[in-house]
Amino acid sequence: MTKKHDIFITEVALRDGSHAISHQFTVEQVLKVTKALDEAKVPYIEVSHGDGLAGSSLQYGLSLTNEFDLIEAAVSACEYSKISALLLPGIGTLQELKQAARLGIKMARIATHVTEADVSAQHISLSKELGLETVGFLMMSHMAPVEKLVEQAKLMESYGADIVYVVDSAGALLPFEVRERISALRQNLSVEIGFHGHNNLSLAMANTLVAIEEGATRIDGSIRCLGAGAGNTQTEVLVAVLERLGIQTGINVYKMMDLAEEVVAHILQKPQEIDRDSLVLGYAGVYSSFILHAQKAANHFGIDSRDILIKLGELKVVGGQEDMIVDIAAGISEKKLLSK
Ligand SMILES: C[C@H](O)CC(=O)C(=O)O
Ligand SMILES: [Mn+2]
Repeated sequence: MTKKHDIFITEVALRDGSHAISHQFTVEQVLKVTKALDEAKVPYIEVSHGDGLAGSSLQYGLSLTNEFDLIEAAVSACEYSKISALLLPGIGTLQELKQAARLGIKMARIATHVTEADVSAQHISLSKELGLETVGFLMMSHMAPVEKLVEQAKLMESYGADIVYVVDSAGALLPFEVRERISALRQNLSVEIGFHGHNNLSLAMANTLVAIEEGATRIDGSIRCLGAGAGNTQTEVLVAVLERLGIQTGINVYKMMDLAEEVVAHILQKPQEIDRDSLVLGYAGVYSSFILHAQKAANHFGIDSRDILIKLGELKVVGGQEDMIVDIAAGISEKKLLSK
């Protein structure tokens, strides 16, 4: 690990963490957390529904609070930090992107499944026209071979993305797989590379450090692991580890520890740990945000949520196919009844 990297961290708890609390953030929570993150000098803070702008729906989960109110509150609380919003083309549209820009976001992250970068062209180019720093966010990166990932990342770069992220949505990548992916992107792209991990296999920190070693300069974390599944790379821990490594993030680690302990811990519905369901996400390569949907369906049909998650992994179900979760649960339940 060399000291030459200057890492820019994006705190994603107020977006990825939305999945973990069924999209129930309040304006008061967002104000309190963004103000403290701003004081800790976190460069970027992402705020939106867990599934990005316009995610609030029966398919993905209804938000308690309109995300534009949350974005507006976050922007008003920040003097230093820049607010980012996530958008998945097809869920969010150009209209929501314009609305978020009007409210003062400074970065837009356009997310697609790892093999579907071509659907991001319009959104990336509008984001650039709006003067936003623009990220291409390749989700479920474990599902594509390295060559495919490079091809898709190059598409995002060609549309104008300033940064392209390897997104380990399932927390399924092993450190050597992160190494080969980041290294291949570094060799083939001119733009900055980012990494977004999930901790389902307890590898988020290790994978993040490998990504940094290979040249990633944009890193996501969620404070107190407030993210989907077992959460993301834990931001306050990452800041401390990077400080020990002599890598500057500009973030005040004490302030992050206080925020994690005194505020974010109380937002969590239960402490973030790797339980059997989140472990299965990483083990079977399943989209982390499916976990609560699968648990709900398991309760409804009286079956084991792990069976649903394993099946989702076998069928290679991807983000956007949340309705499949109930179908799969109904199928498992029917089979169970017939076998009695
Ligand atoms: C919409 C997803 O939650 C985006 C993300 O954070 C991931 O794929 O991981
Ligand atoms: Mn995520």
